[in-house]
Amino acid sequence: MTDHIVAGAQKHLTGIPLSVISQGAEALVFKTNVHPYLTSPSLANKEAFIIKYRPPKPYRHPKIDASITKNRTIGEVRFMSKLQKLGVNAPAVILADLDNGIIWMEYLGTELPNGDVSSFKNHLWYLERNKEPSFCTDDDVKLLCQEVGKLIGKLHLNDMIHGDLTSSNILLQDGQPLLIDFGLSSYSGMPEDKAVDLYVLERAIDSTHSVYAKQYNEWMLEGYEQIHMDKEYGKQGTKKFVEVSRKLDDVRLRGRKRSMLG
Ligand SMILES: Nc1ncnc2c1ncn2[C@@H]1O[C@H](COP(=O)(O)OP(=O)(O)OP(=O)(O)O)[C@@H](O)[C@H]1O
Repeated sequence: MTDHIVAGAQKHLTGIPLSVISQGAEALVFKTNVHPYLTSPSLANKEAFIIKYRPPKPYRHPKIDASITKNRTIGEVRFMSKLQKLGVNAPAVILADLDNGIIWMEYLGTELPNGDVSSFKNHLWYLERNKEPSFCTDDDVKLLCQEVGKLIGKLHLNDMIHGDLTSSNILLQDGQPLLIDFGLSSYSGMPEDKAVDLYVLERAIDSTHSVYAKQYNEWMLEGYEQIHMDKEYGKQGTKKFVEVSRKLDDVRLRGRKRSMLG
């Protein structure tokens, strides 16, 4: 199945070496060492690049499928370009082939000492499994969680919703968090949508880092609050934070009721 999809991608990317790094429901993600038009790009990583490819879905009508693929690719590229403009940490888009569902982007993140990708999840797992418990709750982790909260806060202060916030969709580069995977992103000023975004991450942290989840989540919310209180955002920032945190309480309550009902 994957071979057939890789061949489909390779048809549009003749001569470009592709190695699959992930296959999701929506897209295949490749790593390549080729930039589409520059020999020495001014990017943090000049040797590796990501190509995200949305293959045709054989179960959809071809015309509808082509239109969905194009619209989703445009949506993701626009979202990423806006983040770039706003200075919210995320990979830069290098090139997009909208009709063929291809986004060529900057490769970010590094390798952890155990060889895993430096996602927020892997980083915390690495500490949890290889270090003394005190490492997992020290000031470095606190600051990192707060930075993650600030990053999400910056996104929300610009009325941008990630839509799939997990600790795997946050990568670490030079100690700083950055966001990836904008396939489900949207724009909304509604506190409810922002609260749901936060709740999804909170639940992801609960399920992947159960021992320290409460602490990580508290620190992330602290960072989220701190950025809203920044004088750059004035009274609006404070107001927005209060609205989102009220909604987050409602969303948590709904979530608890739902899980009690099964
Ligand atoms: N710009 C990037 N730099 C480095 N690694 C990346 C980048 N983009 C994606 N990846 C890697 O590829 C994986 C999948 O990427 P992404 O989440 O965007 O694809 P997806 O198909 O939407 O995945 P899923 O369906 O699992 O959510 C990421 O978890 C990450 O490891």
